[in-house]
Amino acid sequence: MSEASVAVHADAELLAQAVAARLVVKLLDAQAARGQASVVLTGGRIAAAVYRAVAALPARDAVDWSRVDVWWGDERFLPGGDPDRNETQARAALLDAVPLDPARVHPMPASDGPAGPDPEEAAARYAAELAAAARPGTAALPHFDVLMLGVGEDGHVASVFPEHPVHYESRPVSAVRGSPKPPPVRTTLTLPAINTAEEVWLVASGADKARAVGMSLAGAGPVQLPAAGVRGVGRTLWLLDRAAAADVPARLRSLR
Ligand SMILES: O=C(O)[C@H](O)[C@@H](O)[C@H](O)[C@H](O)COP(=O)(O)O
Repeated sequence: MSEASVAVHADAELLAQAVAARLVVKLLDAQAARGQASVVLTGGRIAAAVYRAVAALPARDAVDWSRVDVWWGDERFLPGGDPDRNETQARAALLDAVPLDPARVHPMPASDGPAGPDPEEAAARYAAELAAAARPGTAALPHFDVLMLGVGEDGHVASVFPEHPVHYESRPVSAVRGSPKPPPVRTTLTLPAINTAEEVWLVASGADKARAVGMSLAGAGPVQLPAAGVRGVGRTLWLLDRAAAADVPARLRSLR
């Protein structure tokens, strides 16, 4: 597992632009190496700003979007097309603007979808979809080149919240009930599943994230602060604006 590294940008706008540029390069590099690329998306305001910035980058056309697999790290368990679904937000900000292969776009099930209104069934279906994309004879998950996460003020990532029973779920995808952030019912990759990604990028902006970011990087426990339990296989990268980086331990502030 990788040590965390930190990159700090002046403000939220520059952060979004820089993450967008990194993402385009990451997808290009993965396609050069493997012939395809896979990305795991997240929800939230800074993620939406990153997606809009990718859509606005001329270099996005260098990516062969028909060979990009798109997965989600978590989803709000709401009807298809609901504006609060992470899927709806990602489609509006980026996915509708690039020539993806619809068969390679893998949203988590909606509450009115074929999995029905049961989030446990939705989680099981998503786990099966992931397993179907895994390389034969390997783990239950496909290769993820890059997995992006927002970070909550309470240190949650995806829909893994502090002290929530989801921490004790051994399957890769879990239903979440009683989320402290609305809506209360969600589906999420668990931390062990998140940590199979080659690179994990934690993206956070704003002073209200400083405490959670600082404590995560200072070695807090993952049950209390889920972001502290995130480690990419090859790289764990915290991408922050200055306000979110205010409490980052000095020894980690090498990249700016
Ligand atoms: O489903 C969700 O609610 C999001 O996936 C959530 O985990 C988000 O990423 C963080 O709360 C950060 O969101 P902001 O960037 O809006 O602060």
